[in-house]
Amino acid sequence: MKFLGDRPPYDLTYNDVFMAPSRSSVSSRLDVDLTTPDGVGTTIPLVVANMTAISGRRMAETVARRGAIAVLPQDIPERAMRETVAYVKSRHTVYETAVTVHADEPVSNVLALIGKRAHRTAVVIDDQRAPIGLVTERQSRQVDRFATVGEVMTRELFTVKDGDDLSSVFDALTDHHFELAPVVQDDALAGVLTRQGILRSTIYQPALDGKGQLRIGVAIGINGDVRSKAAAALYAGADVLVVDTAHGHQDKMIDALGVVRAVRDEIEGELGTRVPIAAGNVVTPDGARDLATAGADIIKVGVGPGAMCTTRMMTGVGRPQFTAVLECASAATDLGASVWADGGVKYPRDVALALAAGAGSVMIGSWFAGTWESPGDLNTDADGRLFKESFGMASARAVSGRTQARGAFDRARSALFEEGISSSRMFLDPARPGVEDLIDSIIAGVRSSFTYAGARNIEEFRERALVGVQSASGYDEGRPRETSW
Ligand SMILES: NC(=O)C1=CN([C@@H]2O[C@H](COP(=O)(O)OP(=O)(O)OC[C@H]3O[C@@H](n4cnc5c(N)ncnc54)[C@H](OP(=O)(O)O)[C@@H]3O)[C@@H](O)[C@H]2O)C=CC1
Ligand SMILES: Nc1nc2c(ncn2[C@@H]2O[C@H](COP(=O)(O)O)[C@@H](O)[C@H]2O)c(=O)[nH]1
Ligand SMILES: [K+]
Repeated sequence: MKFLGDRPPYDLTYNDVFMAPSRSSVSSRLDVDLTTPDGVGTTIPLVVANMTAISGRRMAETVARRGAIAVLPQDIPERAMRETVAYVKSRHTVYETAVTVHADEPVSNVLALIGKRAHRTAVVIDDQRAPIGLVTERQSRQVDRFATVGEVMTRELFTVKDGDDLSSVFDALTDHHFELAPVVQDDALAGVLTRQGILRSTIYQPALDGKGQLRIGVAIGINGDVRSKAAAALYAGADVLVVDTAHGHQDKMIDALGVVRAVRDEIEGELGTRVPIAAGNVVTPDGARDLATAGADIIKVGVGPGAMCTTRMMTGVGRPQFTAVLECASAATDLGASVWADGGVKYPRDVALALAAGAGSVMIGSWFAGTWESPGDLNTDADGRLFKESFGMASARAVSGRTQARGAFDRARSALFEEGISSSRMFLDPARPGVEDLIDSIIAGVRSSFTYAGARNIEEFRERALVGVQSASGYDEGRPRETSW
């Protein structure tokens, strides 16, 4: 990356910078390869943050199908972690998981489940899991909520067989004006195909492990029995281990990394794969170097930019994210490590700028909280807008959950040190209510950004990007105006 003009003597964040176009020989945005160079096996440079309100099994399978990876938070019990990893690994890599109900269930069950996935239609199955009908949210709302699914469902079904050609399925769905087709394998439901899903599977490559299963990451903290937590995650099938704490540049982190690296290396042969270790968070080259030297393959960068994060207001500590990524990436690269830019991403441009600064991938939390796939319950505000509740991992709410095993006094004392918001409303964007809609928009923006820079891949982009510094009005000029001024 080069600065257009002199690099200013102060630190910069995403809003402070812009990219100028360069002469390009990349003639199509589809010629851009967004495979990450960080060794995690993702085909687009996006990681879902290890936050309880954001990263669960539906989020993980959905993003992995499109080439990204989600990291499970360190707060969940070990058994839940194992079950979630196994569930994600059991999912089909092309067909989406259906919302299923039985004909004798009340429609209130449909209404409770339908908001959990993007396709807004439940498949009605019989006791052998064969699809016998479809039921939509609208059909369920038109009747008393104790009416049964069988009373309202559509019995006219267009099903496809496992292995059918996807473009023919797309054409058939279009001809019949159907949005969704159940896929049947050995007479049982194997998943669903939607027109949008089919299109997406021609644009994205799923993030697959050595066994051809969807990838998922697992976070472990630096407290407690780090060795056994790391071993449990590795044996469960985690594809990346994330050693994560607020202040990553501390002795306890360096010690934890030594332990995690040792256990990873010990069981590498048994697992038949070397699982990369990500560690953070830091914002200085010294921090990045210390973690890389202690065994991190990926350095997680960002103190204070997160939307749920109050660290900078509480402590004055942190660093504007663009400069933090730029400097840490340079230090990490010298030691053969990569960087994940973590936090503060609100627009596709921020992802592009993080990659220009040298990130191998970009971690997103709060932006993805307001989607069908985040784990929270769907709520409606007084104006009828859909939202989910989100909270920070250092909020009193998260700390109280994480420290349940401790005594009441200890828990209350820990909660005094909160550095995050305990409750926020993340609204679903009516135009992009699913995480895949957000991924589409991010990836479209980033691909376009690459062609403006004349870059075919992430390495070329970070070399060629031409970055300038702008004023607040320069940034404001770039915003679209939805009403006249
Ligand atoms: N990127 C960011 O800006 C931040 C991210 N987070 C996220 O919140 C989650 C929880 O992290 P965390 O609060 O570290 O909790 P952890 O449960 O990981 O505990 C952190 C450990 O570090 C010690 N510690 C020492 N100094 C600090 C400090 N300044 N801030 C916090 N802990 C410190 C704590 O001891 P003691 O409690 O006795 O001090 C404790 O033993 C993580 O997912 C983390 O990524 C949290 C804050 C900032
Ligand atoms: N200081 C805090 N940082 C937090 C907290 N919870 C999460 N985080 C960090 O934010 C990013 C995600 O950023 P976002 O802008 O995309 O939401 C996450 O990965 C953590 O590093 C918190 O309670 N306090
Ligand atoms: K913040």
